[in-house]
Amino acid sequence: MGEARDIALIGFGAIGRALAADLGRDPGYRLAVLTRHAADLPPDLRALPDVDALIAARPALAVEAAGQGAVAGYGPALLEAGISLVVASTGALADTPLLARLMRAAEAGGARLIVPAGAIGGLDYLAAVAGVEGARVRYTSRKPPAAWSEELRALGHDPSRLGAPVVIFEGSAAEAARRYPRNLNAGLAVALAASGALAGVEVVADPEALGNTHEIEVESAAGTASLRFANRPSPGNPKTSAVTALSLAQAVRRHFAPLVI
Ligand SMILES: NC(=O)C1=CN([C@@H]2O[C@H](COP(=O)(O)OP(=O)(O)OC[C@H]3O[C@@H](n4cnc5c(N)ncnc54)[C@H](OP(=O)(O)O)[C@@H]3O)[C@@H](O)[C@H]2O)C=CC1
Ligand SMILES: O=C([O-])CC(=O)C(=O)O
Repeated sequence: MGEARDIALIGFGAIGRALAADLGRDPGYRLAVLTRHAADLPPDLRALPDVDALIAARPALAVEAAGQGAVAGYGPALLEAGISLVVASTGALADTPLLARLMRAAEAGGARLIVPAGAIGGLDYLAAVAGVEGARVRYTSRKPPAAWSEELRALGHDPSRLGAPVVIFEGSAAEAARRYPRNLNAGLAVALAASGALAGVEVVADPEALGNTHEIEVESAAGTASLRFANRPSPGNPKTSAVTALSLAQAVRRHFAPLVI
C-alpha cells in the first residue's frame, strides 16, 4: 500500500466524530481536524487551528461537517488553493451567488466541490432523468418531533405529545434549506441532482416516523421511481441521520478509488 493520504475534517460534532472513527480505522488515511475545541480531540487526531493551517497542511481532500457558515467561510479559499472539498452542509448551496463563487474557485484551483448523497441515495438516478421531458420529482422529509422541537413549539404544539403529523413547511428546496439549515440539506442535494425537475418539498414532523425518513417520488418518460430512506438518528444529534457519516466516508474513498461505482 502507498503512503497514507492526509484528510482534513472541518467540524467535530456528530458527523465529524463518526467519520473520524470510521476513516481512522483505515491505515490508508491520516486525519487532521479544524475545530474550535482542539482540547476535545482524541490524541491521535491533529488539530488545525484555522483555515490557513488547513491550507498549509495541503491535505489530499477536505471534508466539511460543520455548518453552512463553514462552507461559505472556508470553501472558496480551500478550492482556490486546489483542495477538493466534500460538503455535508449542502443547504449552503441554496445561496446561488455562493455556489457560483465556489464553482469559480474550484475551476481556478483545479479542485472539485463534491456533494455527497448524505442522508439519502439515488442522486445518480435523479441526475440521469432530470433532463428527460416531463420529469417531475417530489421530496418529503419526515422526522420525529424531537428533530423539530423549536419549530413545533413556535406553531403551538408540544413536541413530546404530538398526536398526528404536522406539516412544518411546503415550498422550494432552497427556501427550506435557508429556513432549516440543520434539517434540509438532503432536500438541497435532491434539488441539485434533479435540477428544474424538482416540483416541491414537504417537511413533516411525524410522531409515527421510524427515524429520519426521506421520500423521493420521480415520474418521467424514462419510468417512475419511489425512493424511501428510513434512517436511524445519529446518537450525537437527532436532526442528523447516522448514515450521513457513512456516506461521507464513502465519498472520501470514492474520490481516490480506481473503480468508481
Ligand atoms: N447532507 C446531508 O444529508 C446532511 C447534512 N447534515 C449537516 O452536516 C453538518 C454537520 O452535522 P452534525 O455533525 O450533525 O452537526 P453538529 O452540530 O453535531 O456538529 C457540528 C460541529 O461543527 C462545529 N463547527 C461549526 N462551525 C464551525 C466552523 N466554522 N469551524 C469549525 N468547526 C465548526 C461545531 O462546533 P462549535 O461548537 O464550535 O460550533 C460542531 O462541533 C450540519 O450542517 C448538518 O446540517 C446533517 C445531516 C445530513
Ligand atoms: O440527516 C438527515 O436525515 C437529513 C438532514 O438532517 C438534512 O437533510 O439536513
